[in-house]
Amino acid sequence: MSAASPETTAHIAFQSLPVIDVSGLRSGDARQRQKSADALGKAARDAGFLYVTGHGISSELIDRFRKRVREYFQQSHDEKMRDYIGYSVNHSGYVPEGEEQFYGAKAPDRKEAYDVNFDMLEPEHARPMLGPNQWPELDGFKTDVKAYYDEVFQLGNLLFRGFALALELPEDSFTRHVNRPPSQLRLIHYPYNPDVPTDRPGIGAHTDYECFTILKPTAPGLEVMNGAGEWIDVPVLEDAFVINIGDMMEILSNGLYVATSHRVRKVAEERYSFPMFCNLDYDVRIEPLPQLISKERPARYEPQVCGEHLFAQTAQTFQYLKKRLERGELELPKGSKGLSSFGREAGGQR
Ligand SMILES: O=C(O)CCC(=O)C(=O)O
Ligand SMILES: [Fe+2]
Repeated sequence: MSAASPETTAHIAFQSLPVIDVSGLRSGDARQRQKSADALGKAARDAGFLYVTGHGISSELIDRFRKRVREYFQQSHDEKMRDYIGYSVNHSGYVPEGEEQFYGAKAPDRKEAYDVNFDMLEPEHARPMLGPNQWPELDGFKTDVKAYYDEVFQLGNLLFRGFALALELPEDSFTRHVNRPPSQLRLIHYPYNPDVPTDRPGIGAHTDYECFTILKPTAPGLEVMNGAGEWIDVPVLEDAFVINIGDMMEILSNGLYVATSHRVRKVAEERYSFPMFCNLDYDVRIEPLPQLISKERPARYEPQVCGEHLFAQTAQTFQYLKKRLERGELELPKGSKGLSSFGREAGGQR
């Protein structure tokens, strides 16, 4: 994640997020798909943050998934640490409070997480953050969490096609690069303890690194910065997902879509939130798409290798990866950026 400065945003001074029904993106009629895509594209340009309805994911599947996640976090610290993220080969597993060190933050955020990555079982395609997932031995967890991952992954592909149409590109411009992407689902638990006097936020202000995020929160707390630099509440809409543009889509779109800064304020009740960070394949060069470069609008961003950038940023924020770097067991990709240097000021959560 990186922290966007308000002056970089081209967003309007929205007071609530647009709600977009994306069911038209599934239509067999190309005009219907284009109409839905145009609405999606307008919301992405105006706000960079929106709700989507008509997504086609059943509430039963979401409820089963939420129940498993709750069961998981109700375990003791020692039980959860059996699947510590530091034991995994693909950056999956339990992330205890304090594991992530955020760039410029005074104190760690109040949260614990379980990270689930793309479950990549073919050794010949292994990369630093791509490999088989670590799963806890908790009845039904793998089945129900994987089912949710797979459904949201497909929704991601639908939205990738929508964004392509909205940008007047061939419909598969993004999805042809979505084969084994380092797309991560985070199960985040923000505990609530009224007896702990703390002003620590849930998550400090940042933008997400990836192309876009599909988020399902269970309670209020999320705030988004509008084009006037004001923090706007994102209430929970039961049958919707929250979508936000990330850094890589900003680069690919040559700044037509801008990553929106957001944060989670100190929670007033126990809260869970499930961001799925949708990405392109590890080796893809992320740079402004040639169709979106012109004399009037020259390329505004330097190329990045998708997975390498993600890995380099993650390796500089997680304790266990920092130790592997120190011990020489891992190396940052050549030319990696520091946490503070990606386009905007400051960064680094997750
Ligand atoms: O908890 C939330 O609602 C947002 C989480 C988030 O912004 C993130 O993990 O990047
Ligand atoms: Fe985020």
